[in-house]
Amino acid sequence: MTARLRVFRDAQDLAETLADETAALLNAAIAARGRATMALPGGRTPSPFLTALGRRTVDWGRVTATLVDDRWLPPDSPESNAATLRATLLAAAPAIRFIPLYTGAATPEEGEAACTEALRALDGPFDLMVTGMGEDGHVASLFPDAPGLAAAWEGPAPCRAMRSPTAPHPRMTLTLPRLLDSRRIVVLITGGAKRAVLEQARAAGPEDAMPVRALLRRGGADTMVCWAP
Ligand SMILES: O=C(O)[C@H](O)[C@@H](O)[C@H](O)[C@H](O)COP(=O)(O)O
Repeated sequence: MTARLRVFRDAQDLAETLADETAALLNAAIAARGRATMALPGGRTPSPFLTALGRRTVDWGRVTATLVDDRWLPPDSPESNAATLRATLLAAAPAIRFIPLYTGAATPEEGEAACTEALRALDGPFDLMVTGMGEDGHVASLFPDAPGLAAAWEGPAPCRAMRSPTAPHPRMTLTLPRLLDSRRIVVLITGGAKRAVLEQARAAGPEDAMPVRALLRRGGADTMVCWAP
């Protein structure tokens, strides 16, 4: 595992520290390149981090953000990851240019072309990519049991529709190459169960059986797992 593991006192310590570090990273990217880009996680774990980040001082009008994945639901659905982002970070920093993955098409398969086009606003490496992890080792919507996993394992498309028999809702996910094309990669997890999954993922085994392995093994030098009890 090239990725480093960082252990925090509790979920709030993780959220606040990661928010401080992310604000510094975004400000440095803006100073160096005039803009900053990031891909943010869905699920429940990231909300404290997203809320804390919204309290930091960043020239948000120079930041473009998207999600690493989203359920294929209208943005006002409470189970939409875009809805969570709008209720946390975007509520505090509305100047961020947000690129949603949901396009309004009836299915994610029908939305792939429009989503790919929308993601051109984020061409080039993300300055930051943060993902959660499921207890099956999935990241974004790269589910080990998804029939379409192989199609999302290779590019060049930046996004792919994804359906899993065990995950709620059809989804759109960033593909593995798009997730890996990031200056900093953070896997954000909490709790004992996910720590045990991480230890399993750090062991030998095929990447597609636990997709987090691909980030741990192929992420760049600035790849980390941030964990709190
Ligand atoms: O839309 C989702 O839920 C994401 O696809 C998923 O990858 C999530 O990040 C992990 O399953 C962790 O979810 P929790 O943070 O809610 O445990």
